[in-house]
Amino acid sequence: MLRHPQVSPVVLCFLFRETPDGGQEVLLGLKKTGFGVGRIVTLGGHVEPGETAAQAAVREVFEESGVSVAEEDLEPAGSIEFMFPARPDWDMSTVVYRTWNWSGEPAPSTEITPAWYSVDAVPYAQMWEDSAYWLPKVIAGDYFAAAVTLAPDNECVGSVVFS
Ligand SMILES: Nc1[nH]c(=O)nc2c1ncn2[C@H]1C[C@H](O)[C@@H](COP(=O)(O)OP(=O)(O)OP(=O)(O)O)O1
Repeated sequence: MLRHPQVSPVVLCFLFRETPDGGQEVLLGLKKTGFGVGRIVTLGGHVEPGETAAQAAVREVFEESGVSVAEEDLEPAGSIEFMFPARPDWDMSTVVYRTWNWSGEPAPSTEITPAWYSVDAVPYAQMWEDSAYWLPKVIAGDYFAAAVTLAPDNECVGSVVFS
């Protein structure tokens, strides 16, 4: 009998800050290794066995940027199912968090070079194409559930459905 492969649980965590002129910035980063290499991505990664999604977010943010976030400061922002019909083993089930409360100074890690971007100038052209569909909701403070199906090239958007 065919068995469905396990969908990987992952987390994405968006850190925000206010600039002196009252603007808002979001922390993203250039991915230097592994999945999504060469793209500007969100801090985050796989939930390890025995971890909660929130624990994984705290750990991934620290490992990738050196920034500390307390679990209680993580605001649930929603969920995204990333589906790669041409590579079902890449499918990921994502919990999304945002926070304005964190401490430390973002610093490069082996995996990511973090950088702040104005929420009015998110570098969508250098990100996963689907980001342009759902990231505005994270910035707007919405709670959302998205199902993202990638095109056969595993890069372009096939469809994005919000429920
Ligand atoms: N279509 C997509 N759009 C997007 O914006 N992010 C995506 C995406 N598909 C996957 N991701 C994100 C979710 C997750 O944070 C990340 C993959 O996890 P990782 O960065 O942890 O993978 P790696 O293989 O580099 O590292 P490890 O898990 O640490 O071994 O890619």
